[in-house]
Amino acid sequence: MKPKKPRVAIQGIRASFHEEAAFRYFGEDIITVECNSFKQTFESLKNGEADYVVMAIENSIAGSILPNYSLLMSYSFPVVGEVYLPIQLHLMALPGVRFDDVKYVTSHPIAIRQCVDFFDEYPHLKIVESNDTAACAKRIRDEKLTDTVAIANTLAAKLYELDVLERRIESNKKNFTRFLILTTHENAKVASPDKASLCFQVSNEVGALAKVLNIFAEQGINMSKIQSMPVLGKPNEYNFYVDVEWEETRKYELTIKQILKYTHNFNILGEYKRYFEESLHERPVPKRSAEKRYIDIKKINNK
Ligand SMILES: O=C(O)C(=O)Cc1ccccc1
Repeated sequence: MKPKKPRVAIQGIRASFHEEAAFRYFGEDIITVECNSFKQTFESLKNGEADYVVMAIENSIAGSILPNYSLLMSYSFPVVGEVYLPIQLHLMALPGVRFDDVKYVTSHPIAIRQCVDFFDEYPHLKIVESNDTAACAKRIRDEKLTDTVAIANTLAAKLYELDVLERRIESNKKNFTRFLILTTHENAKVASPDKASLCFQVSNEVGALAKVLNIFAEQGINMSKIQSMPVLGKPNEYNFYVDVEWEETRKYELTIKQILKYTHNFNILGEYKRYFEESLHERPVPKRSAEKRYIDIKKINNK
C-alpha cells in the first residue's frame, strides 16, 4: 500500500516560507493545510485535520517569535524536528509590468525588514505589510495589480505566475529562519535524538539559574539557545526555554535527572534530531553595505 501523504498545517498559504520549510523537512509530496493563524495550526492538529505543524520559532535577524513559545506550552504537542531555511527574497510582478511603473511593495513585515538596503535605493516605493508573502503574490495575480510588486520566494513566483524582476534583494545573505516540526503524542517516535527543547522555572533566588546551567556544563551538554518568557500574572517568574544538544545520550539523561531537583514545572517539549546542513556553516558572503539600517515605514508611506 502507498504510504499516506503527511498533512502539514502551516500559518499562511501554499508557497509561503512555511510551505518551503515543510518541503525541506518532508519533501514535496505533502498535503499542505493552510491556516489563518499559528493557533489554528495547533487546532487542526488537535482536530485530526493535520498530522504535523510546521512553525517558525526564530529568525537570525528578527530574533525569537515569542508568541510561538507560549503556543508550545499551551498545546504541549511534542517537537519532533527542526529545519533551518535561508530566507531568499525576490521582487516579483505580473508579467509585462516594468519596475519603473511600480508604486507599492507588499510583503510580510519580516521580509520587508530584510530588504532595507534595496529600499534605500527606491525611497518612492510605498510599503504595504501583510501576514504572508505568498498571499501578497497571489493577490497581485488575482487582482491583476500592475502597480504593485511582492517580495516572496521562487515557489510563489512559480505558483502564482509572476515574473521575478530582481533576485535576492535581501540585505543579509546569511539570514535563516528556524522552524519546529510538531505532531501528536501517538506519532512522536524519533530514533536516536541528539537535541531537546526544555522548559522550566527556577526559584527567584541567588544563583538558581546558574546552578542549572552549571549542570549542563559539568555533563558536557551544549546549550544552543535560551529564551525567557514571563509567567502570566506572576511578577518576577519566568519560563526558561532551553535547547540542548549532546553526543552521549547517557549524559543527557543524567543531566535531566539532576536538573529536576533545581527546577519546577519542568517539561520536555521534544527530543529530536538536530538539523545539519553544510550551508549553515559556510563563510559569510560580503554585505552590500557595511551600515545596517531599518526602514522607516511611516516616512515612506507619508511621501
Ligand atoms: O510570509 C511567509 O511566507 C511566511 O511563511 C512567514 C515568514 C516570513 C518571512 C520569513 C519567515 C517566515
